[in-house]
Amino acid sequence: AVDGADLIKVAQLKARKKRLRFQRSKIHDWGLVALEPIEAEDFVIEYVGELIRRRISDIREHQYEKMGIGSSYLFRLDDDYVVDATKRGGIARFINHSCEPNCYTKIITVDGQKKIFIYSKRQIRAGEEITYNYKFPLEEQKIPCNCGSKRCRGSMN
Ligand SMILES: Nc1ncnc2c1ncn2[C@@H]1O[C@H](CN(CC[C@H](N)C(=O)O)CC2CN(Cc3cccs3)C2)[C@@H](O)[C@H]1O
Repeated sequence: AVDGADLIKVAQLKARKKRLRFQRSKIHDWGLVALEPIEAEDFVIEYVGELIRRRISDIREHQYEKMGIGSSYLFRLDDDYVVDATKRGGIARFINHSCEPNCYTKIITVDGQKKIFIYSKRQIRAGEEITYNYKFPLEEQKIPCNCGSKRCRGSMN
């Protein structure tokens, strides 16, 4: 359970919002870039969107594909829930995948509500693109990865 102290901590985390901007990315279309240096293990941003059940998200994923939105802004929380940032979401939805990311995601339950927080793994320089590992499940149909890192796996799934 989360007590008052944790809530204050979350509030403090939020208060220290990082200056970030979405702009054209070398990895894919739009990405999220740090406008200021970020220390290691620092809170960067929350992946905000609509909390929906897995079944609804599967239906929406097909709809988005049909509408040509391409891959969707769906972030899988666990087996039952997904956060959909397509219609109502924060700029974290622009974060691209990297095989050697500078951030990682943590799922934290606050007030019984699961939230997706993104933390830095290492010091991030101003101007660097924010990335995390999408941890897509392995699939037959490969999506080529364009992260450009030395140990890139070549595909995202
Ligand atoms: N390392 C990588 N290598 C290659 N492709 C990547 C990488 N990392 C993210 N990707 C693409 O990005 C999507 C994840 N996207 C992150 C932001 C994206 N860059 C954007 O501009 O919206 C969100 C989805 C929602 N879709 C809307 C679209 C916009 C333009 C074409 S489809 C993109 C993924 O599903 C991929 O297709």
